[in-house]
Amino acid sequence: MSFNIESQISSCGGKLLKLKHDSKSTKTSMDVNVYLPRQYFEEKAGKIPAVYYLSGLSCTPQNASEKAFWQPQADKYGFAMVFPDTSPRGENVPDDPEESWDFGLSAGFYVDATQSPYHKNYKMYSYVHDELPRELYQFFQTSGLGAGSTVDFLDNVAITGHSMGGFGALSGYLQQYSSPRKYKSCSAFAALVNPSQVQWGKKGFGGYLGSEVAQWEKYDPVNLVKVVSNNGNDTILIHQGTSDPFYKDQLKPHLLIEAAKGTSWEGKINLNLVDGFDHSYYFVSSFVPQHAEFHAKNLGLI
Ligand SMILES: N[C@@H](CCC(=O)N[C@@H](CS)C(=O)NCC(=O)O)C(=O)O
Repeated sequence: MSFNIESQISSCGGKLLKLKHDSKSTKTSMDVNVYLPRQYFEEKAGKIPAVYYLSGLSCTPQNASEKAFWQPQADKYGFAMVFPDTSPRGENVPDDPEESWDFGLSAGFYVDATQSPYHKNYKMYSYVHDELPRELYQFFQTSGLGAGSTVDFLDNVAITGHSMGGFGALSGYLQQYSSPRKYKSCSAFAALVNPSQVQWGKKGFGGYLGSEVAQWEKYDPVNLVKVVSNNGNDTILIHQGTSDPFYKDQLKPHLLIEAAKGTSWEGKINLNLVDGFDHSYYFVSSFVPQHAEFHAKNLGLI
């Protein structure tokens, strides 16, 4: 399976590639954007790490590519960015029967659905954490782009995300924390930390995973911090705007801090409440530089 390069856009010192490919996991054509930093086009830049950014409800790969301002940071430190889509799409892909924006299309919740009719296409966990990185790695081995550098899409990688994507990042990072460990670091913006307990998550998990609580818990970060041991000095970086309309009802980042108490994650989750910031990309882009520096350190770039 390979990628079609739909467009290559010069952005900052590198290039944003808009790619399309057929996914085995979702059985659909998937869009994904990849930013290759300036280092990729310089000779002998070696192996460039990658940061995966998972977007929130209602988003496509375009939102963050256009409004998060990751590109200057990727150029500063020398990492690639991957912006996957938020759900499968296409004529035969089932949507929310009510066509609301918090379930179905643009709202795949980064889980592998088990419930009909969603189980055929909504396999976003396998897609994002397994299929996509493998496919990108293979494609860029022989793409002929760049000046001899390679991107390490598989091993030297970090993950971040916004809102539903913040949940997806925390959940994937913690589920893949050991044997073998996948991500070197994780951060999140306005993350949905306890989907099992809030309306967005109950609707998403119920629709994709059914009513069995154990199926929800294996994805829920509040449960995962209790069962996954922090085996070193790893920290998780989170920013949350206090003027975010979803902060108190859906996101509730304090629940993650409380859940971590008495576990190996206590004191390791660096939650920053930032006054006056809302849920938008004005908020995300304001703190991308801090998240970029955090990941650059963990990826061995500084
Ligand atoms: N007003 C938003 C409500 C949903 C929302 O705020 N979505 C967040 C993620 S949870 C977002 O990033 N929206 C897209 C954007 O701001 O570009 C919309 O309908 O797009």
